[in-house]
Amino acid sequence: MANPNATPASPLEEQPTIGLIGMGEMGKMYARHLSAAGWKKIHVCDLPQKYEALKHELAEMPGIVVLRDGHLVSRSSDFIIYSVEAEYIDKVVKEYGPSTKLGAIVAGQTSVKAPERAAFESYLPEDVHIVSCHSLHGPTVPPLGQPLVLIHHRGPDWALTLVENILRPLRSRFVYMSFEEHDSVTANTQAVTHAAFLSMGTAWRNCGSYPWEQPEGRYVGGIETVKVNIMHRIYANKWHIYAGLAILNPSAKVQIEQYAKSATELFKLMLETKEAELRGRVYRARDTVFRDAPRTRPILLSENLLDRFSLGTSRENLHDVPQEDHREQTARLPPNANSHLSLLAMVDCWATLSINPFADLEVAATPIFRMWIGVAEYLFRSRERLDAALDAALWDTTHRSDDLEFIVAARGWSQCVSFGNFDLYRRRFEKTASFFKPRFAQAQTLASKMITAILEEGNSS
Ligand SMILES: NC(=O)C1=CN([C@@H]2O[C@H](COP(=O)(O)OP(=O)(O)OC[C@H]3O[C@@H](n4cnc5c(N)ncnc54)[C@H](OP(=O)(O)O)[C@@H]3O)[C@@H](O)[C@H]2O)C=CC1
Ligand SMILES: O=C(O)C(=O)Cc1ccc(O)cc1
Repeated sequence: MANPNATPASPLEEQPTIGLIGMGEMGKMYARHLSAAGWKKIHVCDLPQKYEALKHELAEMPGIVVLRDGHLVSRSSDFIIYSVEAEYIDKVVKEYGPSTKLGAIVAGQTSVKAPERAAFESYLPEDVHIVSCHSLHGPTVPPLGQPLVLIHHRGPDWALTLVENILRPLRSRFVYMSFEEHDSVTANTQAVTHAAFLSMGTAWRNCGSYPWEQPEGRYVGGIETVKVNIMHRIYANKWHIYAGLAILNPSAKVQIEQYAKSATELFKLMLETKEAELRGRVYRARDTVFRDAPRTRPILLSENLLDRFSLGTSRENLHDVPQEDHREQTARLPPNANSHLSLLAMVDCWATLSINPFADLEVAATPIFRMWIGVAEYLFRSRERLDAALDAALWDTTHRSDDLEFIVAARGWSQCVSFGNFDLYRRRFEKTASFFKPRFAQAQTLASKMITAILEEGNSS
């Protein structure tokens, strides 16, 4: 464990007082880890109406002092982290920022930094330093080894050193970048990835059934397991996290729009059975994204590993009766064939926008993004698997209605983000989430185990 008193070069002679404004999932996660690390003065608050309940809830946590509001936390703390909804960061910093202690350091945990930066620059006094942060994982993932972005925006070097020392007990991997770099990377890694999973969920909901539970059975093992489990994990979370990082990040709209466009264009080629055009486009995208990618050990080692985490039972896929003129092509389809349109579109989108997902993976990947590249890699690095997906896309009508729903969903999410409408986003999100709610508990457990297994296998390489 790091020595919490090791704060060299900082002007503080005793332990710094750490302030946490916003005691939701992330605020509490930080409180738990910083308290366990031995920090003795942690001042926290949520909204004033939650004061009594929070005091009761955290009574046993060593070092924690619950205060009534952000003014009291700001006035008394040397390092303050705002962990509130991105949508409210302006309002909250406007209210409490002017109370910040002279010479203190301020950070935000928000997943999108453009509004956070604007709020800090507008409302924090000049004599306050800004060293922001962002843990690139959810509150249930252990922070050990996960990327933790640090943004040294304003203030002396000792301010960054102090923040590093305070946060070192999380044992995350510090990644240094500017506010702008942060938003560009997270648009690539998070926003468009979430758009893909949100679209899958909406599509399945609009099909009106859980695909892995239908009596006639679709295959839901292998990489389909990742899609289903991660989709559940996202919809079991709070909508505002995804809405904020998509709607408020200026780079995110472009990626999400291109994703929907890629999916639509590929789907049209499928419908028109324009085989040469579809194959050419997908192979070109594969070459652009994967040709120069590092040939390290693949993220997903085997589909068999994934089958252990499946919500459904693997079954032989039932193809539609082949259409007369496509009898020959459908005959060569393997069992469990799937067009994997969501993945074809992802790689097409990366290629079109010249995004190198492996560069982002190196710097600042979230567990979900790592998994998403893992499935894309699994499909695209095998000619056999990619051709099977393309054959299914062109000749197998079994999945076509699902693919149609997927297109409608992807365009809907893209439009919602481009309109910047939080309320519409919430309604879309909650409508889909309510459909999957009965399966959340089981799926969450499976998803956590799956993520742990995949990350551990990756680390053991
Ligand atoms: N959850 C995740 O996976 C991650 C989230 N983040 C980011 O961290 C931030 C917090 O997320 P998370 O903890 O999950 O969200 P939560 O909704 O769980 O927590 C936010 C908390 O801040 C409270 N709050 C709102 N306004 C104030 C205020 N004026 N004073 C004090 N507290 C206030 C909220 O109250 P109320 O609910 O009543 O509004 C809520 O309790 C977000 O910006 C998110 O994008 C970053 C990394 C991962
Ligand atoms: O891994 C993901 O993309 C998640 O969904 C969890 C998450 C959500 C918000 C963040 O700012 C960081 C991580």
